Amino acid sequence: MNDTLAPQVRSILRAARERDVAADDRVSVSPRSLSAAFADAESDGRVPVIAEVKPTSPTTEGERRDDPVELAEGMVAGGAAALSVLTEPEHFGGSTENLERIRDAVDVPVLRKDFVVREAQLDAVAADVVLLIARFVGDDLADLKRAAEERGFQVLVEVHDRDELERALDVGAEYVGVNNRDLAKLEVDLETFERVAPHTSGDVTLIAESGVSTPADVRRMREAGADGLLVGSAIMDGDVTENTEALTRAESEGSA
Ligand SMILES: O=C(O)c1ccccc1NCC(=O)[C@H](O)[C@H](O)COP(=O)(O)O
Repeated sequence: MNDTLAPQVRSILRAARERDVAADDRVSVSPRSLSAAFADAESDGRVPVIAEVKPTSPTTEGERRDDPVELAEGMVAGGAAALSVLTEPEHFGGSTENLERIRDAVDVPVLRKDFVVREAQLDAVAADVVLLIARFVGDDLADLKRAAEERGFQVLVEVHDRDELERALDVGAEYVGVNNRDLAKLEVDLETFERVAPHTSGDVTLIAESGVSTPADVRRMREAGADGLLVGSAIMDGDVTENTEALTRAESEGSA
C-alpha cells in the first residue's frame, strides 16, 4: 500500500505509526450528535458544513497562526454545523490542546482529524467524532471502529473508491466521508464523490471531503448526494466567518 502513496502521505503515515500516546486512561465521551447537528442546519436553511481548523498542510503554503479558538468561533458564527480540528502536529500544525480548547468553547460537534492507526491513539483526546481512514487502517477497520464506539465516539470512515466504500459499509459505518483528494497523487477531483456516492446505502450519512471551495462546488456535491461537506482550505484562506457563510448559504436564494 505504501508504494502507491504520495511521499508526503507516506511521511504522515510513518509519523502516525511512530507517535506515542501519553494518555494513562481510556477516554470516555458523551458525544454531541453529528446527525442532529446536520438536521438542525437543514431545518434553518444552512447547508451542513463541517468547517476545518487546519493551520497548514502538505498542500498549503505557510501556516495560519491565529488563535484556533477564535477561528473555530468564527466558523460557528458563519453557520458551521460542526467543526473538524486537526490534531496531527508534524504535517498539519495541529494539536490535541487545540481540540480540547475548541471543544470547550463551542457547542457544535467536533471531529478529531488525525491519522489514527492504533487503538491507544484514540485515548489522546476526547472528541465527538473520530476519523478512521480506510486506506490507512486496512484490516483493522472493524476493530478500531468498535474500540472507538466503546469509548463513545461517533466514527467517520473515510473512503476514496468503491472498494473502500464496501469495506466501510461491511463494518456498519453510519458516517462515511468520500475524500476527493487522491492520497496517491494529492490531486483533488470532485468527480470522485460523484463516482462513489451512488453506491452508498440510504441509511448512511454521506460527507463530501476536500476540494470544495465555492458555493457552486457545494451545490454540485449536494446534487451528487452529500448530506454534509467537510471544508478546510477554502475556509481557512481569509475571513473564516465570511467564507463559512458563503458555503453554508450556498442553497439560499441569491447565493452566487
Ligand atoms: O490537505 C492536505 O494537503 C492533505 C495532504 C495529505 C493527506 C491529507 C490531507 N488533507 C486531509 C483532509 O482530509 C483535508 O484536510 C480535508 O478533507 C479538507 O480538505 P480541503 O477542504 O481541501 O482543505
